[in-house]
Amino acid sequence: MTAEEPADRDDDSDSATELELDAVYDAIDAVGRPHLTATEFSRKTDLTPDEARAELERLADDGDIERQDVSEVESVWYPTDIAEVTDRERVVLFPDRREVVVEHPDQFTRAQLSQFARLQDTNRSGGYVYELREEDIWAAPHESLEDLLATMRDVLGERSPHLEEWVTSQWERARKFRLKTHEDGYVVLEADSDDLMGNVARPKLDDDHLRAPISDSESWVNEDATAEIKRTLYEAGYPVRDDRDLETGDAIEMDLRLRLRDYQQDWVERFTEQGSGVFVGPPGSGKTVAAMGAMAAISGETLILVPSRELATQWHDELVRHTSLTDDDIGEYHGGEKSIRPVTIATYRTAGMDRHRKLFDQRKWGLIVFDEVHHVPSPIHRRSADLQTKHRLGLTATPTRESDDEEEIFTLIGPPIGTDWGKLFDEGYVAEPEVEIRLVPWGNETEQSEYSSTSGHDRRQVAASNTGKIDEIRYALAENPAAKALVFIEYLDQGEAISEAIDAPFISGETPHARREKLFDEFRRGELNTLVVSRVGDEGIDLPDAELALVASGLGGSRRQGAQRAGRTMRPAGDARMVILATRGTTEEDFVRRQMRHLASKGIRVTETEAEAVEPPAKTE
Ligand SMILES: Nc1ncnc2c1ncn2[C@@H]1O[C@H](COP(=O)(O)OP(=O)(O)OP(=O)(O)O)[C@@H](O)[C@H]1O
Repeated sequence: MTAEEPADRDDDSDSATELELDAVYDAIDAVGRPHLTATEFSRKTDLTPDEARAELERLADDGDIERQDVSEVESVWYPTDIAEVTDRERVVLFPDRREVVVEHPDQFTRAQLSQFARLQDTNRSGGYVYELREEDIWAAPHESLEDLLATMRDVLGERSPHLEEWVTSQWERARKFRLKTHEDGYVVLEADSDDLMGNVARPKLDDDHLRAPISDSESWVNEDATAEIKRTLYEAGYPVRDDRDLETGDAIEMDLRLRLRDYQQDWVERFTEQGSGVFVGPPGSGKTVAAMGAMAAISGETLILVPSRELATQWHDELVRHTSLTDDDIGEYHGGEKSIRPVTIATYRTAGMDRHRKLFDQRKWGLIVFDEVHHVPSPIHRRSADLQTKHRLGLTATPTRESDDEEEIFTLIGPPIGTDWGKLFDEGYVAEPEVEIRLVPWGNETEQSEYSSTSGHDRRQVAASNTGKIDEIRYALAENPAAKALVFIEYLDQGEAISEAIDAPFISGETPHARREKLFDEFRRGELNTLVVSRVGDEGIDLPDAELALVASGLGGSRRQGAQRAGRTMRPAGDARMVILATRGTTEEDFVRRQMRHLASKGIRVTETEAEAVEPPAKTE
C-alpha cells in the first residue's frame, strides 16, 4: 500500500505535464502562430500571468517546449516538435537601400526587427518592408553595439559588412553628447571630445542654453533649455542622451482593473525598459489604457497633458473607471478648474503659460503623459516639453512619417513604440473601417465655371464646397438611416448649408463650449443621430459610436488629418465606414486619392465609386 503512493504521484505528475503540454498546443492553435508568450498562454488558460510563466518554464526545463528570448523582458515559447516544421518566413536584406523585406514574418521576427528598423509599408505580395533609418539605430534599446549587431545578424540571417559599418557609425553618433546631473545638482552637457563641444555644440547654442564652460568638453546648462538643446543637437545629427538624475517624486498607489492585452503589455514593458517613448497605434487601439498600465508600472506622481478640456474630463472618468484611483487622487488643471493632485490632467495650453508652469515645475513628476502628442511641437505646446520628469510617454494615432514634427516628437519625448496596424485589425482589436472615395459631379454649372476661372486656394475651396455634395450626403444618410453619422467639413459656409439641408446641428470652433459638450453628449447617448462637425471635431473628442463618417471637405492639409478622420470610424464598436466626397474631375479627386493611398498601405480597404445620387451629366460633344 505504502509503496504505491509515490508511484501514483509520479503518474499524476506525468499526466499533469501532458495536460499542460496539451494546453500549450491548444493555446498555440488559438493564437494562430507557432509560438506564444506567457501572457498569451495565461489569457487562453485560467492561469495568472505569473503562473503561466512558471508553467512554461517548468515545461521548458523538462525539454517539452523551447524558449527564445525576444528581448530582456520578453520571451516566446514553442513546443519542441513544432520547431522544425514551421518556417515559411523569408527575410531578404537590401543593404544599399538599408531595407529588409520579410515574407510572412512571425511575431518574433517582427519584435526583433522593430528594435532597429521601422515598418515602412507592405508590398504587393503581402511582404513587410522595413527600413533602417538613422534614428532607428539611435533609439535601439540595446545595451551595447555588440548586442545590437547580434540581434541584427540573428534576424537577418546574413551579415552585411557595409550595413554593419553604417550601423556602427550611427550607434557611435548617438553617444557623442549627454546631459547629466553634476554632484552639486546642476545640469551639464558633456561632449565626447573637446572638438565636438568647441565646434558643434558651442557655436550652435547660445548663452540662453549654455550658461558657462566647465571644461573644454563640458558646459553648464540652463535647465529650462534642455529640450531646446536636445532639439538643436538632434537637428545637427547628434541625438543627446539624457542621463540626468530626475527625481521620481512621491509614489502613488495605483492598480489597473483591466487586464492589458498582449500588445499593450509589450508596449508597457518596452516603455519601462527605455524610460521614455511614444505609443503609436490607431484610434481605439487602447493607447489610453496602455498609458494607465504604464502609470501603474511607474507608480509615481503623474502629469497628463491633453489638448482640450473635454479630453481632460474623459481621462479623469477613464482613470476612475479602470484604475484604483479615486476622484480625490485626481486633479484637473485648465480653463475650467485648477487643482493639482498626485495625478493631474492639464491642457497643454494652460500648463505652458508662464504664470501656471511654475506650479508644475515645483512638483516632482515621476511621469508625464503627452496625449495626442503631435500637438507638442506647435510653439505653445512645445514649452511643456521642458517640464522636468523622470519618464515621458507620448500617445499618438498619427503614423505618418514625413511630417516635419515627427522627428521632433521622438526627440523631445522618446522613440516610437507600436504594433503594426494590420496586425491589430487582423486580431480584431480594432475594427477595420471601409473607406470609400465617392466622386461627385458639380451641383451647378456656375460653380463649375467658377472653378475653371480661379486658381490656388480659391480653386480648392470651390471644389471642396461643391453643392452637389449636399445631395450626396442626403443620399448617403438615407442609405444608412440607423447609423450614427458625422459629417466633416472644412468651410463654415458649407457647414451651415449642409446643417440646414439635413437638419442636423453644426459644431464649429465658434460653438460655445457648453453647447458643444451638450451636443456631443446627446450624440453619445444616441439622442442625436447626425452631427456636422468642423475641424474642431477632429481631435481630442471621443465619439465612440460613429458608424458613418462623411467627409464633405477638409481632408486637406496633412495625411495626419486623413488618418485621424479615418480613425474616428475605427472604433472597436463594429461596422464602420468612411465616405469621402470629392468633386469629380478636379484636383480634389487626385488629392483624396493620394491621401488614401497611405491608409491603404496600412491595410485599410479603400474603394472608389461614382456618386449615386445624381446621374453624371451627359457629355456634350
Ligand atoms: N486591455 C483592455 N481590456 C479591455 N478593454 C480595453 C483594453 N484596452 C482598451 N480597451 C477599451 O478599448 C477602447 C479604446 O481604448 P483607448 O481609449 O485606450 O484607445 P486609444 O487608442 O487611446 O483611443 P484614442 O486614440 O481615440 O484616444 C476603450 O473602450 C477601452 O476601454
